[in-house]
Amino acid sequence: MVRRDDGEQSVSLLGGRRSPREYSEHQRLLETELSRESAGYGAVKPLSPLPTGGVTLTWHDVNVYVPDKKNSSVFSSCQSEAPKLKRVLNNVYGAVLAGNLVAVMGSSGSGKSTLMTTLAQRNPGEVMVDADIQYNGQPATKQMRSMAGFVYQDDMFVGSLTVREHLEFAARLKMERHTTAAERRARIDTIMINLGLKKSEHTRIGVPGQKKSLSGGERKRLAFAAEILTDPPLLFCDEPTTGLDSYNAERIVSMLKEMAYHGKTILCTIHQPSSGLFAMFDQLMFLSEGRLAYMGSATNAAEFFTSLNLICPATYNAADFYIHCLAVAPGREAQSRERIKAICDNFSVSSHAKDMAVTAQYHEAAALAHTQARRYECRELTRSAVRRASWFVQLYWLTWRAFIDSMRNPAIHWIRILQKMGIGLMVGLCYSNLQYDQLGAQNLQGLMFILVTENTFPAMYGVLSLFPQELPLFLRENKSEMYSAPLFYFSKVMALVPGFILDPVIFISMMYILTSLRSDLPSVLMMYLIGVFTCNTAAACGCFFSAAFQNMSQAMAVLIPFDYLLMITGGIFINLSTLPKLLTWTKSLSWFMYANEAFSIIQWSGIENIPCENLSNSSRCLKNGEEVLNKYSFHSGDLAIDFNGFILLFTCFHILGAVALWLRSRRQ
Ligand SMILES: Nc1ncnc2c1ncn2[C@@H]1O[C@H](COP(=O)(O)OP(=O)(O)OP(=O)(O)O)[C@@H](O)[C@H]1O
Repeated sequence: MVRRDDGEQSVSLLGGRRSPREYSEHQRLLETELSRESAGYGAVKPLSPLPTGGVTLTWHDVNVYVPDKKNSSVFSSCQSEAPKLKRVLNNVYGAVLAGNLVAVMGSSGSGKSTLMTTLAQRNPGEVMVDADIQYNGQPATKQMRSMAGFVYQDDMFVGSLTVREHLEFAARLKMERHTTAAERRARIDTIMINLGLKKSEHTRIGVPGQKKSLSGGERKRLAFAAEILTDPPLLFCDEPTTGLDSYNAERIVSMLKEMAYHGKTILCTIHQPSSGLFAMFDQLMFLSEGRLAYMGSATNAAEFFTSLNLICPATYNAADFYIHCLAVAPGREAQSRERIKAICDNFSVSSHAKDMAVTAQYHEAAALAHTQARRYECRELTRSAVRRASWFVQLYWLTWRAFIDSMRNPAIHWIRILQKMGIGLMVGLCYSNLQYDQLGAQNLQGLMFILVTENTFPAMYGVLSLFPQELPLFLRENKSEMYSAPLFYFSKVMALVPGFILDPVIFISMMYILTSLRSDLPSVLMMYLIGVFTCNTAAACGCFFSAAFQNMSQAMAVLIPFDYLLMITGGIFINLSTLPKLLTWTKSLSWFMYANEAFSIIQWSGIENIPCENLSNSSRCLKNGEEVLNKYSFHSGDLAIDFNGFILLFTCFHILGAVALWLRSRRQ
């Protein structure tokens, strides 16, 4: 039975969950319906031929709740009281058969997008769903999600890619793994030609409001193109024609129509379609105030609304008229809501609703009936969608995209290089009188600490915006099953590595040019190596914080106190041997300590006979490099421990970062 929001019970429309049945079930359904007809439920329309493929999508009792931010107190999350919820879909039901193109319509806020994301199982984590959704009579599973394409209302791209590159990336990650390069190219070319994108294939997508390249309409068509690359059996399009001129809108709907003709199941939200566009849809679905107001053919819509005394004037666009009937008019809210309730209630008990239910059951039963063949087909459908590129190919293409994006923003790199050189010049000039003597010991340790901080802070804070900035695109692509969270994480990390090799090399080279650091080849190489390890460990820490926190300010709030711990245990502000016993473990977390010790070992080990002149008190004289190291509680034999410390911290931060991103993708 289907519940109505007023608590009444209306006739059963789509039934409850069903288990696989034999082919005879289909016969039984027909007989049941004939007996229902003779019992006065209404005429059963002739049924279409048995479906031979594609997806029949049915849904009933779809209830969706979202957090009601307006009526929730700001303290509710701190208190034990549950956050208030708002119901945005109310017992919605419906069915779409394979080979049908359905227009989902209704006034703004009626729940169209929410229904689409619910049916495609792509709701954000904060949305609560209670629904029975079935693909070919089987409860929809997460695995089946990859069978569906979804064109979102708002498009998201990596703006530095060209149209062709974007489609190549999408094709490589979405299409079946054994598709050849020639097949992929052919498919991309065909789609670009059909959607009028061929002339802009080498144009960069751009970022609206910053670097504009493609027009709004071209972006819409590109988003659509990327979704139909795989020719999915089920396609959801959220306003694919909004912002397009009538010619391009018609072109898109014609393509959808052709796809439906070849057996695809397509749902498409649409605002104010022209009469021509409206006539291209096989079925219409109207939502109002989160309830189903009508679903069926355009002819039946006219019949249904007329039966309620809502007659579309001859000169009026029918779609506009129906939406007008289902909208809440400002100033006349109560009457509007009464009218909407009457329409929804009447539809739920109408013969149109029953027809829809019976036809859907018939198709579902038929789908389940061909047990062997069907099971194989369903398995094949799911498998073909899931057997996309291997993880190695995914990582390769994600890294390729991250590199392209980085290379096409050269200004950022030049600024970074110039900044490094500027700071290097300033620091180098200050330490240009560096000597390996009593005063030089203090100076050199100061310089070592600057080397540590200069290789730490820009790297650590520079990556903090990395994941919050890219999260929306990542979540969308991740929900489309294009790649997993850890692969995305590691691709971003790999694209950062060259920069974090170049930075320390520039800075340390400046120090070698301007100061008199030990310049034998092994020492020079080791200094570069320690700089690179320091920089990459710091970046790993920043990446972890970036992946674990919602935004930069939250990440900074935790990272700044952590910084203090690192600095204090770095070996310059406190002699490490005097750390309270309870806190000695903290220095193992400090790559400041590992870096400072390693740099100091390279500079001081093997230095003998430091002159004691210039000292008033000869008892404070440091006679050799070993004594300098001992003064700071460093040990010349600990170089291997320092490198192991770097490697351990680098690995742990990145593993934790990948896990944090994975957890966020699951939550959101
Ligand atoms: N995640 C969410 N959090 C809070 N409210 C939400 C969320 N998702 C949807 N809603 C609310 O649910 C209602 C339906 O939204 P939905 O986007 O489905 O409407 P729509 O019919 O697609 O509107 P439009 O045509 O303007 O895109 C709106 O009132 C919207 O504010």
